Amino acid sequence: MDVIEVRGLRVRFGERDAVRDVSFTVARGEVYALLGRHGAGKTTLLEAAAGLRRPCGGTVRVCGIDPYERRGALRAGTVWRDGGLFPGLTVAEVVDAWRRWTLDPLTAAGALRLAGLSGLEDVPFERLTPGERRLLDVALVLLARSDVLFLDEPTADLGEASGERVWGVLRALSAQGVTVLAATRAPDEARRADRVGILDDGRLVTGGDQTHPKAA
Ligand SMILES: Nc1ncnc2c1ncn2[C@@H]1O[C@H](COP(=O)(O)OP(=O)(O)OP(=O)(O)O)[C@@H](O)[C@H]1O
Repeated sequence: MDVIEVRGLRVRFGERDAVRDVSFTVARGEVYALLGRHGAGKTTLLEAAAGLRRPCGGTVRVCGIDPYERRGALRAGTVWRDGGLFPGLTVAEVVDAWRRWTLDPLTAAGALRLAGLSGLEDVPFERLTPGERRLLDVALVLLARSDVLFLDEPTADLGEASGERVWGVLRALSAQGVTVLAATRAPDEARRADRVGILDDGRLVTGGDQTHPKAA
């Protein structure tokens, strides 16, 4: 089953189309990477797919729902390159605070386990590595039982070991049925995905509508 369906998507800023006639689908549990250079339109496309930006043409469906019109009906979460900053709080305090305003949250231990952060509950946010901070953002998204993740450059600014760790978590989540759409500028990072769509000047030049392995 396709969880993310993007058809003929266009997003415009003023006179300029940042995303032009983009179509692709992502199956349940699949990891799809949007690869493109600076300014290719990756973030804009992610924002539209996550329902944070209204398209000027085409359609987006996530689990059959228009994410812009009915964002609250979806269990989908976004992780941005500039993630949360939680100075003065431990990992457990950040997660507990987040749980308080999340409807029907996972347990703190469950979200931390899924994000690969078990055992770090008492560590102050300032002492986390950059990779652990990224994973804490993932844990906060997972608290809401999200099974669709949108990530913008998940390993940007991370060292190789931290990048490995983040992708280990993403692959483990995918194996449990979580669908992942990740934007990246790095071909090496894109290769970790099940499928890659190459975005150039707003157009998907490869990786658009086609049969994908998990749907076959
Ligand atoms: N809010 C905005 N207003 C006007 N133009 C914008 C806005 N956001 C993005 N753009 C333009 O849209 C195009 C695509 O930008 P976008 O940020 O989506 O690219 P990107 O592939 O994510 O780039 P990067 O790798 O640098 O993050 C660029 O030309 C950018 O300047």
